[in-house]
Amino acid sequence: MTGDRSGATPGSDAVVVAQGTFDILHPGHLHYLRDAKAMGDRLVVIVARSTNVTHKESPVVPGPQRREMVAGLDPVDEARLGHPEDIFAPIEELDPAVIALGYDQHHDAEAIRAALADRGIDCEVRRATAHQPDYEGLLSSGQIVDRILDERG
Ligand SMILES: Cc1cc2nc3c(=O)[nH]c(=O)nc-3n(C[C@H](O)[C@H](O)[C@H](O)COP(=O)(O)O)c2cc1C
Ligand SMILES: Nc1ncnc2c1ncn2[C@@H]1O[C@H](COP(=O)(O)OP(=O)(O)OP(=O)(O)O)[C@@H](O)[C@H]1O
Repeated sequence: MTGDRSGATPGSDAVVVAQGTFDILHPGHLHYLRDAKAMGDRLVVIVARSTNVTHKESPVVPGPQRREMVAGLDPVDEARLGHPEDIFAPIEELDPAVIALGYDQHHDAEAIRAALADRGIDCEVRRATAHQPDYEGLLSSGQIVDRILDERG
């Protein structure tokens, strides 16, 4: 991992947590998860419960299926469905060294740091980079759905 972590046990694997909806997978997701994995040793992905995706259209693909696909990606050591109510419950259990936010995730890093401090969780909050391929891609689940509706609807 790149940063120091005061609470980490010497020699222990530094856990990184990534999170998101991952409705229809695309290379942007892969880039994010590779970026997150490079921030530590072991990558655990929390896949959002459909009921908690309130800031945009609800996912098309059921949560257990989204989780299974994310679990199969090469940087991912473990993928689990998130907690239905308390997004910090899995964080308390996993005790990660780093939470990697996606480049465009609506969550405010400072607010997350404050919530972690309230709960006494010692964890760095970092932001991953955007994927910028050298081709014109469809790097958003929402854009893929829109394209399907436009061209096949
Ligand atoms: C640190 C952190 C932990 C989260 N844990 C959960 C969780 O346990 N359950 C859940 O349904 N969503 C959880 N989420 C929220 C979802 O991942 C959130 O809806 C996510 O940002 C999905 O939106 P996106 O795909 O647009 O990024 C968490 C988010 C963060 C930042
Ligand atoms: N093009 C991309 N480059 C880097 N990271 C990405 C890209 N697209 C999505 N991600 C990251 O993947 C995670 C999961 O994102 P999410 O499932 O919301 O993808 P999305 O395709 O952007 O969805 P939507 O189009 O519905 O908003 C988030 O942390 C997000 O920042």
